[in-house]
Amino acid sequence: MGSVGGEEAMQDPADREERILVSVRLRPLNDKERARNDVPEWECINDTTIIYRSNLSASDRSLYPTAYTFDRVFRADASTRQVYEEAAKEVALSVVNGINSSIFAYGQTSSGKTYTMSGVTEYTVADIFNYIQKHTEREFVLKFSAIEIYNESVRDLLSTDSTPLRLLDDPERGTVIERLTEATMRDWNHFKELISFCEAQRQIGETSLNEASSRSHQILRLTIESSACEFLGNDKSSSLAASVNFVDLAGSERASQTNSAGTRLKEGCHINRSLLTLGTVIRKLSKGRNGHIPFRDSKLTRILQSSLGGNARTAIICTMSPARIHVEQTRNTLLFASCAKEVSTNAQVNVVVSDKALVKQLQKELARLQSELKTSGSAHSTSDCAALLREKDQEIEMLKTEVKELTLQRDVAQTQIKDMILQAIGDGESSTEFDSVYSQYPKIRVRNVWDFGNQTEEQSSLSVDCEESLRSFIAYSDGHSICSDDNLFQLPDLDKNLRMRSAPLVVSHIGIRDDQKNIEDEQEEDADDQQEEDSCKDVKCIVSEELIRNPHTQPKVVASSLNTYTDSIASSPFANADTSALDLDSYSPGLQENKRVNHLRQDFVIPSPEKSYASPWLREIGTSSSRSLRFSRSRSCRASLMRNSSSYWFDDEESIQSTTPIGNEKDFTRRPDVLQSKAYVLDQNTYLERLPPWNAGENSVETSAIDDVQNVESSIDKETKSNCPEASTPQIKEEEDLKTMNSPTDHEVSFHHAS
Ligand SMILES: Nc1ncnc2c1ncn2[C@@H]1O[C@H](COP(=O)(O)OP(=O)(O)OP(=O)(O)O)[C@@H](O)[C@H]1O
Repeated sequence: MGSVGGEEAMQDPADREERILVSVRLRPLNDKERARNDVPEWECINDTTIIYRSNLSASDRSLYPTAYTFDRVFRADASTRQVYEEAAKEVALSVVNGINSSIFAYGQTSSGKTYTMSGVTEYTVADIFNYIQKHTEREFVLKFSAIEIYNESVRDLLSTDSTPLRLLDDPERGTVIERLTEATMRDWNHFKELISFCEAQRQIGETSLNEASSRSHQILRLTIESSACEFLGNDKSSSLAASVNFVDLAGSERASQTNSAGTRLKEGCHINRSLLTLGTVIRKLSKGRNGHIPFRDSKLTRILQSSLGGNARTAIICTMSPARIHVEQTRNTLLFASCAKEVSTNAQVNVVVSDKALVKQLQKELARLQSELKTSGSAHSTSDCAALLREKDQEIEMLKTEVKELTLQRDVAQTQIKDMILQAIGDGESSTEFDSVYSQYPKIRVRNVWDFGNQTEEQSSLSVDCEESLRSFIAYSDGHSICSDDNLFQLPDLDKNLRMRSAPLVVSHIGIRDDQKNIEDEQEEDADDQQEEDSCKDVKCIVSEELIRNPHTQPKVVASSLNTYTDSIASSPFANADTSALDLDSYSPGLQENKRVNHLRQDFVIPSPEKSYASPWLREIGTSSSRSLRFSRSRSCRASLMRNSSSYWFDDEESIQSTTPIGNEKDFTRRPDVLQSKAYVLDQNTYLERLPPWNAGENSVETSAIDDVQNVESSIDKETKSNCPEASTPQIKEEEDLKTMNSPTDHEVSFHHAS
């Protein structure tokens, strides 16, 4: 949009807060003043500062400043055109851009307010017409109205009716004047006619200072509505509407100065009331919009409310006389101007929307809001999914943390178990403990027989590694049918060997137990002798069966049997007097594992309520028994065990009674009492009596076992002497034995021999 007569002045952005543009126009001395030889006391030293030239007395100097600065000051020789251009045009022509504006003329009587405002109004209107002529793309409507506030009454200057007009409060437009004439200005001549008509209607009286003093406040209002021609008549049409007010205030002089009396005095009182309120409003507005602003205290301030700190751009031109005689009034004017320049307004572009356009716009807004609602709804569901995902992720993280904690606990438990195993290995190498272990051997065997039904329950209390170890142990010693059967068919082998070599000692040891009879009874209930006999008879079948049933376990069993064979030899206190000297690391991995498992088994499998009875041999008995169990797979193994045990293991019966418990058993899951009772009530002798003879139908067990042992010993001795003649120490011999027994050929021979 262009501007009129300087279009750049109309490009000011709206919707911003700005100060009231305050200017001061100094008029020249008039004839009366010059006649009194009055001299100008005020001088504009530059475009913005005006000073009081006369020397002030000491008292006045403290009361009044000598210099005043404003947006613009005009010397007496400044033309009204210049004043308009520099002090009003920019603000006044904002109206063509839809921005309200107001131009005020404030000053004492005869200071040139009407003189200045008349010129500014004409220049403005002239520029507006010029602007309209340049902008044919828009259609403009100019409406003119004029009011007078005289003695606090509002009068329509375009009407001959002097009836005061009422002021109404409109929520959108603010204060409106009821039944105010609004003339549509056709052209410049029409404007001049209207202006002339208004001047004729205005209250003018003669005062001592002004022969044609304006005794009222005059407000000329020019409203401009503009619409783009291309949108006229269609739904998109909208218009800009704004008003520019040309306010010619009544004189702010004191009544005493005008020597008023009667009607003039009464006018002066009302004028001063309005100007006093205007001054108060300006002063309050200059300090901010906090608190109450008394706009409604006068008709003038009420009508000009939007122009005084509202939606309007405002310019105030303060007119002043340079005469010394008016110094006091001039100072009041400058004081008012100083306050006014601190007042800010916030002008906005006023867009008028047609009814059709308004409906269309409202429908569009409704559709937009509905779309936002839908988007918001979908976004909400998306956010719900995201929240659910976050919740699930948190649950996953918690589970991961829990798994880590459980894994850590498992590792700790495993470490503890390993430590116990290692401790047990280190502590369990004395001959006394071996004797103790041997004396408890039947318990392991018996437990392995009937405890399978409770195996799951027992395992469930163990950690994963414990379970794994236990499974290994079960596979070795009491792995369900195979290992239990091994026990069953192996025990006679061992027991017979014991009976042959040292049966009296063992029998004597077991036989002193008070609960022997109960053991026998429970054995009758729990063990199926016939089944055991069958198992003993079907050693080969069972082993073969297990190979099929448990292909994963069986190779382990076989290998472990071989390893354990050597281990048993090495663990023999007589094969190596100090078995503890055998470092676990010297064992093969299979041996280490086997040793751990054996110790683990003895801790887990043989908890006994009798400390002196169970504990001492807990650590070693597993090893012994497991060795025995595994050896039962081949005659050569069995023979080897028989050789060791028969020769040395049970010589020291006294140590069985004196060996102290190790106490590790308390750290493990306690077996059910019923199982414990079943465990230690079993009696070796009783059991032995029920077991079928080894290799029934062939040679006696003793003969067979002795033969086996002799064969194996002979084979081992030959191998050792031939391959390692320098191997003279027991430990070296044990290693050689291990090599020999791990040899596939030996194993094969042994197995065939057993079968
Ligand atoms: N700047 C000026 N240059 C020349 N003459 C001026 C100037 N200002 C005012 N006058 C003359 O001073 C006289 C008084 O001016 P004007 O009527 O405008 O005063 P006013 O402030 O409106 O007084 P009132 O308040 O009584 O109406 C007029 O005759 C006017 O021509």
